[in-house]
Formats: sequence, structure tokens, C-alpha cells
Amino acid sequence: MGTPRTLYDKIWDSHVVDQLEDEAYILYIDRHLVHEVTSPQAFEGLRNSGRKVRRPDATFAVADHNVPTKDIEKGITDPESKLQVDTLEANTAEFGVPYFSMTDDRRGIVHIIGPEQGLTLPGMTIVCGDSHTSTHGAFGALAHGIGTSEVEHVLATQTLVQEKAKNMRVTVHGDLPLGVTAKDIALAIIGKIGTAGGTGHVIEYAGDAIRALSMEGRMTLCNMTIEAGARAGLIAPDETTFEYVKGRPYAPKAGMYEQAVAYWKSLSTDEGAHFDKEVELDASDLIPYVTWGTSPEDALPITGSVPAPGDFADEGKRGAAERALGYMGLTAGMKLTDIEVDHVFIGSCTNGRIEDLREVAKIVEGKKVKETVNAIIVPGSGLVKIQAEAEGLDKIFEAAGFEWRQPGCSMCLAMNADKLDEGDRCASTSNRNFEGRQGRGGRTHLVSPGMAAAAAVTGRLTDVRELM
Ligand SMILES: CC(C)[C@H](C(=O)O)[C@@H](O)C(=O)O
Ligand code: SF4
Repeated sequence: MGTPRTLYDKIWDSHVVDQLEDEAYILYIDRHLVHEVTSPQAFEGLRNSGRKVRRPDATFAVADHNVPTKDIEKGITDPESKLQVDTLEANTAEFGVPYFSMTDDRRGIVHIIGPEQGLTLPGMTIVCGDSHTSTHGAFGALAHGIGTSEVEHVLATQTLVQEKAKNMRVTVHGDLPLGVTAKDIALAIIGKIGTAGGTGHVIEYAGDAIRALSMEGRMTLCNMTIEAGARAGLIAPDETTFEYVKGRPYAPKAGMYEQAVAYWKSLSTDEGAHFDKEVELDASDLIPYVTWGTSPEDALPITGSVPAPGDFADEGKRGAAERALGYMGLTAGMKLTDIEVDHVFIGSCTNGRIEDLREVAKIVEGKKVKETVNAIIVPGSGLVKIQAEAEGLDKIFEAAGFEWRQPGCSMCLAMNADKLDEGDRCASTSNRNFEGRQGRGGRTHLVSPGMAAAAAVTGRLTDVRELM
């Protein structure tokens, strides 16, 4: 028996190809996901040096950030967006990289289609030129974002130079109360440890509340791990994971699947393995969360009030709070439930999956979106859209007054036509509430899908439990 190892240690050890000097290692990459924003210079670099893509079969591309969510049949009108998507299409054709085009039903946000297609599997190393690659850690894969020069390196060599991160464990005990979701767990954790709380670490999530989460919920939680500053998030694979993966287009087929499961079962942290940092939470203490400021750590239970700068002991935090209150147009002390919204955005790689849409449908069925609110629902992929329509969810949404769109990143970061205007206030199921994130001067409150649905109906931030 060797030293007990964490799940992160195990995946790391099985992918180290070589050690360079100091702390730098060459890590083998099993899956490389590519989108249009961070890949153009990488392909250009390959072309300039006359290199090929080393493993096109381990690479997969899709356009998501710049795609319109309306009238996609008419193509992209914005010239910059069109150029980026056309460039990805041309590069994938030239280098032989598999690609779902803008008219393919299987397209969507890269972090939604990876799992959906079975491209994301337990024990893998997965990278993408995108910070929310942490999403795939929900499968017990070591998954993280990389920069464009690293995208080129991985395309050329199928390896990445990395330093090993430290181990951190976040344990969530107990059962989640009614109306509380994975999104609330994520916001509660970031509210507690801050956006630098995970810096230099890979976070493994453990505990009964995590085990009870669906794959969708686990993806939501791992997605937001990057907002806690960590390199990656991990959840050990279990029966929930194996069931989800089974039968997916790129997953191991019968025979191979059983062998794979036998291996995946070894992917958990050994008893007594060392964690450099431990955080514990009790799920039964949680209620629905919302952010009031311009950082994901500005998260509070919906029953709370907007804080005053003086509430923060740290001088830097006081200054940040003052600026955030100004930008958000909020007064210290006001109740969070008195904040009125004029937009609701439901979608993104955080909460654009089928389970999220079912949650929304449950809340809004038979109700109306408040007339002052502009509410859009953007499925995370074409397959999520098809599934939702097969279940009649689109009819429920449209009857309530939501706009039902085509898949893409959309108003999560406003690289396409879906944007907030100056001063607009939005309850959003996405992951970032930075200044200008959803459009210049736009104000974002991060919430779960149920909370977004509740805000759409009442026109203000609302405790979803009142509508259940
Ligand atoms: C455009 C892309 C590089 C970016 C990221 O890395 O996360 C985007 O997806 C985001 O969510 O801000
Ligand atoms: S949905 Fe948002 S967070 Fe996710 S990849 Fe797209 S822009 Fe980034």
C-alpha cells in the first residue's frame, strides 16, 4: 500500500508524461474542446509552423459564444461574430477536427455538449480555451481552462505543461431543503470562501448533499468552481455518473463500457489522503441565494438585505462594496426582495440543461411573466432544445410570456445580439456578475433557475419557495 492519494492525485499521476525542471510537468491530455473565441491564433500558429493537429480524434470543436439565438437560419449578421465562426469552420475543415456546425442539432455551448455527447468521461484530462471547462469535473475528470498559446500547444502535441495544484476538499453534509439547488450551494461556498478561496487548489466536492445531486446539479457546481479561484473542481464518479454516460454517442460501447466502469470505480479519494485545505457546510442551513454586487462572492441568502460598505472589516472589501453599490444602483440596507428587475436570462453553461428548464417550467406553469420584464430562455444545446420541446416546456414558457430561443452562450456574456442596455437589471442563471458582463452598464444578479423564474413572474428578486 502506497501513500493514500486524492482523486486529483490519481488522475494527475496517471497522466504525467515527464517532469521538466522545477515543478513543471508534461501532462497528457485526453480531450481537447475548442470554440471560436480562443482558437483562431492557435490554428494560425500551427499553420505558420507547418504543424498538424496531433490527435484530431481527441479534439472537438463547436461555435457557441458568437452564435445568434434568433433566426439562425439567416446566418450571422454581425461581421466580427461571423468572421470568428467562419474562421473556426475553415480551421476545423483544414485540420480535420470534428465540428458541429451552426445548423447541426447537436451544437450548443461547449461545456454542455461535451457531457451530452459522451466526450467527457471519468478519469480524463480535459482542456478547453475557456475558464468554465471546470464544468466537466462533475464526471471525475481533471478539467480546466487554458490560454490560446496553450491551445496551440495541445493541438500540436496533445500535452500541456502544468504545475501540480494543492488539494482542497469542500464537504457538504446533509440534505438540501426544498427550493435549494446546486446553484445555491455554489453561491454559498463562494460567498463563504471568496473568489480567491480556491486559488492554487483543485477542489474536490464530497458529502451526502453532493452525492444526492444529479449530473446536471454537479455540473452547475463544478462550473462555478472557477469563480472560487480554484484550478478545477472534481466529484468522484458513482452510479449517477455511470448511468448518465451510458449509451452516449462517444462513450465506450457495450463490453468496453463495463471495463471502463470497473476502472472508473477506482477513481475516488483514498481513506486518509491529505487535503491542504478543508471547508465544510451543512446543506440543511442553506436557503436560495442571490448576488447583490459585481463579484460572485457578493452572495447572500434571499431573506437578507443589501450590505453597507462598513459591514466589511477589510478595507479593500469596503472600497469594492462602495463601488459595487454605485454600479448596481442599490442602497445599503434595502431588502433583497425589494430589488426590481426588468430582465430575466435563463441559460448558460451553468444552468442551461434540461433539468434547469424543467425547474423553471414547474414554477411558471399557468403564471405570467410580469409585463415590465423582458424574459428569455436559451437552451444550452440543440438537444436540450429538442428535449424541452418534446416535453412541451416551450409551450409553458411561451404561454407565460418568455421568449424561447435557439442555443448558445447568449446573454451570459453578450458577445452576440443578446445584451442588456445601460442600467438594465437582470436576474440571470449564469455565473458572472462583473461590471458590463451582460452588456455595458447592465446589472446582473446571479440566481438559480427557479429563482430566475420567480423573479420573472413577480418583477423583483423573490424567494422561489413562496411560489412552490
Ligand atoms: C470567451 C471565453 C474565453 C470566456 C472564458 O474563458 O470563460 C467566456 O466563456 C466567459 O465565460 O467569460
Ligand atoms: S455560457 Fe457563459 S460562462 Fe459558459 S462558456 Fe459561454 S460565455 Fe462562458
